Amino acid sequence: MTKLFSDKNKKGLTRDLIEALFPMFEAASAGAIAVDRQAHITWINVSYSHLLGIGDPATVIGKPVRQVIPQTRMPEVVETGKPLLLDIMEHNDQQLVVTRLPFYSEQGEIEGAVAFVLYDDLQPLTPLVSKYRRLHQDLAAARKALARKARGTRYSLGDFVGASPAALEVKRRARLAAGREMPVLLLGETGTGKEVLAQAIHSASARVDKPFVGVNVAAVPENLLEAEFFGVAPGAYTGADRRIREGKFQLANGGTLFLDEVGDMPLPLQAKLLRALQEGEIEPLGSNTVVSVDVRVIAATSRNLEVMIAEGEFRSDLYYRLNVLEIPIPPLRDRLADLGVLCEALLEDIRDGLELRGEITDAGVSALGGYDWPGNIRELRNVLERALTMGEDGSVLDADAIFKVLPRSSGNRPASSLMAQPVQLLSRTLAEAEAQAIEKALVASRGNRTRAAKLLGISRSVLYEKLGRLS
Ligand SMILES: Nc1ncnc2c1ncn2[C@@H]1O[C@H](COP(=O)(O)OP(=O)(O)OP(=O)(O)O)[C@@H](O)[C@H]1O
Repeated sequence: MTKLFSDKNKKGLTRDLIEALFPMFEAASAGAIAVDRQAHITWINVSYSHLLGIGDPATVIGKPVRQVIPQTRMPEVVETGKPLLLDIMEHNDQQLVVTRLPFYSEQGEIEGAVAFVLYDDLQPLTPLVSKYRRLHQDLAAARKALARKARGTRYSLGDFVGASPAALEVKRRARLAAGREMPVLLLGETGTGKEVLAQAIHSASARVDKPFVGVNVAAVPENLLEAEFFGVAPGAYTGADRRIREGKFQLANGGTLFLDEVGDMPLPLQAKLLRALQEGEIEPLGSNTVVSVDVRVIAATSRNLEVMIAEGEFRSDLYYRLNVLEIPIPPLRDRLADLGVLCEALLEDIRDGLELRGEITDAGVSALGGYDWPGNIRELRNVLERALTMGEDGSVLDADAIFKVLPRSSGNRPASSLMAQPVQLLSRTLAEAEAQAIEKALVASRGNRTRAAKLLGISRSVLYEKLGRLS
């Protein structure tokens, strides 16, 4: 075959040859069509016309083939001169297996192409077709994931799950924010989806092809924050480091900078951030020159900035600069109506990594509604994950399975005694104990992570590292 279609043998596929083979192909196929060099239809048989839902074949003669069969690749065949021997083409919800061949003049010039529908009933090919569909879906998903990874985001607005009026209002504001360039301030307790939303706004904005750079202010040691934000000029410290180290502002240039836990920013840095936002210029550490940056800022905090302003811990001018569009994200306890859809979405995600059915009964969802969720959706995910891995058959979560893993602080039925729980790896038990201790500290501090870290006797950055592993 390859030789027949090689450049040297172009003449082998002349109009004469095609014409000689044509009656046989036409009789064996479910439809046939021919186009000229410009991919305009020159001939179509009655069976193909029927298949396409065309009453009179004469009405399509002379029309560009794409106008009649939008998914066809015949223009590509006349353009490249290469046959497409086997292809599955979608047309009006039908899948047709087609073959397309170019044909040449005696002088070796492309004259046009013919196509035959080999099968219009894919029943006998079901295994092949479902494999093709799966591969097609996998490819589309992989492409989407790659595109998101390239721009630094994983989430779009569809990933912010919720249909309650409160969740819909959040999405409405997020869409508004995506359409404008203004700074946005996301307010919400830990685990309510501030990062999900920040990424979603970026993904839906005009900056989508530019970087999304996130920095968690609370997780960076105070003495490194300035360098982290504004970068370091060559040799700024000891002279040993001769390279420029770019800060988050430079990395986010043209795109979006997400300032998570902006309420944890020390006052001197607040002044520098304000200047950067006002002037659109930054000064890398140890440099005397300013660099222009074009960055859209989305800030987030779980703290009450107005109280912080009153106590002199946050600059009011920076607050007004950041808070042009405010999006309060309600805690999960205030939108329990979303528990069902959230469980479905989270279980689907968890299931991906495990060989489990991973479903929850209505009674299971009701059991979740009795808890006050200080760790919000992050905690909900952890509870579902724990319930699934601890469940007897590991697949369907009913009320009992939920009660077994809900933390005691909620005033629910107490979790079953340790003795009733199966023996598991020590590392897993320790990790669960750690997760519970963190949750408890977050409950006690009502989500204030600086206080939670103090209660746990660890630094804020260590707490963030652990929370990152939990999410
Ligand atoms: N509305 C939502 N729909 C689906 N998943 C969500 C939603 N909100 C949060 N999540 C999930 O919960 C986890 C925590 O979300 P995220 O990190 O965005 O919260 P956060 O408010 O930024 O938390 P923190 O303040 O602790 O950084 C993630 O796994 C995220 O996928």
